[in-house]
Amino acid sequence: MILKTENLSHKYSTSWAIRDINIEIADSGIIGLLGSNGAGKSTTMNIICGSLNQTEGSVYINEIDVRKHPLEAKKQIGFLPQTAPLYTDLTIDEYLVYCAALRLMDKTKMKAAVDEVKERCGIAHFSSRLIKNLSGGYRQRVGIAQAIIHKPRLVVMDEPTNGLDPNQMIEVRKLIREIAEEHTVLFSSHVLSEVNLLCREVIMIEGGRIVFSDTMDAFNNYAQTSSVLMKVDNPPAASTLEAIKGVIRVEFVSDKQVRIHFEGSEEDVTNQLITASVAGDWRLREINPEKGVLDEVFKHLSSTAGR
Ligand SMILES: Nc1ncnc2c1ncn2[C@@H]1O[C@H](COP(=O)(O)OP(=O)(O)OP(=O)(O)O)[C@@H](O)[C@H]1O
Repeated sequence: MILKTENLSHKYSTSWAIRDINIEIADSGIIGLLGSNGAGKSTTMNIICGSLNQTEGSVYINEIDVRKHPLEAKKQIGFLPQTAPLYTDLTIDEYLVYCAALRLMDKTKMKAAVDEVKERCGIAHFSSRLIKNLSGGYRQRVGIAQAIIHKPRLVVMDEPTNGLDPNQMIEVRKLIREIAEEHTVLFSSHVLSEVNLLCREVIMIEGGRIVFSDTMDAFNNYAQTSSVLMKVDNPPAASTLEAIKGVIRVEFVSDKQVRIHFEGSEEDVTNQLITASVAGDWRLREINPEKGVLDEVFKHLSSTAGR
């Protein structure tokens, strides 16, 4: 397990920014942390990377507790925070040597590590340029370079494409894909289409809580359909429910609770379910449309997609 968080919660002064965040990342690839502004992405990432001490819960990087053994854990983490920690009066070379030293890298290995990372991030031709004279896209590349200089297993990037122009975004996304060939990447975004483009798995956070965590395919399926949650004392077979017009998928939440995903009008489906319940003696207790937080968030994210 590369990353595991257990009931991670954080309170700034009096209010909780995140509650009970449980994340497990077992293997490589790009995992997206998706959520609107203020959802709790930065707080979660800062805690995972040991930049912020959580109020409650634990973070393990490769089984190492970040709070208890920060030095050991941080060797396996590279972090690009929302604002890249750049020293703009240094040249790229000076800055990366400084970062390598911060990472307690062996002096004899520093030059090779700096050269390698410059090559990977496409910044070698600007080695002696001052960081303040670089464009936003190139600054972000330098930020990514410092995050991978010590070859961590997990690279965490907080909104890495935010504020870049469309061409720079494309370039930085390409770089993230390349980096994911060798490192596991956890990156955050408030743009659904970007997560869709880059990630195999998505963790969606809203109001400080995880509201969805699965593959991107599952997310797309879920987001496209509506659902009702039905409580019945004498549930019918799934096939009976699937035969109802508009019903796409049936999910037994417990032996007496069933979630029904449908297309089309909610009223039509609900009416058909009520009629069928009476005819089939399902003993219907409740039927509730699930205009849940996910639907709302999805609408919000869809409307900001591509921004
Ligand atoms: N230093 C702080 N002091 C008090 N409240 C904070 C602080 N940092 C964040 N918050 C609050 O915690 C909540 C989560 O913020 P966080 O920055 O983690 O969200 P985010 O998803 O990264 O959003 P954004 O994309 O806007 O940065 C928000 O309500 C925010 O206002």
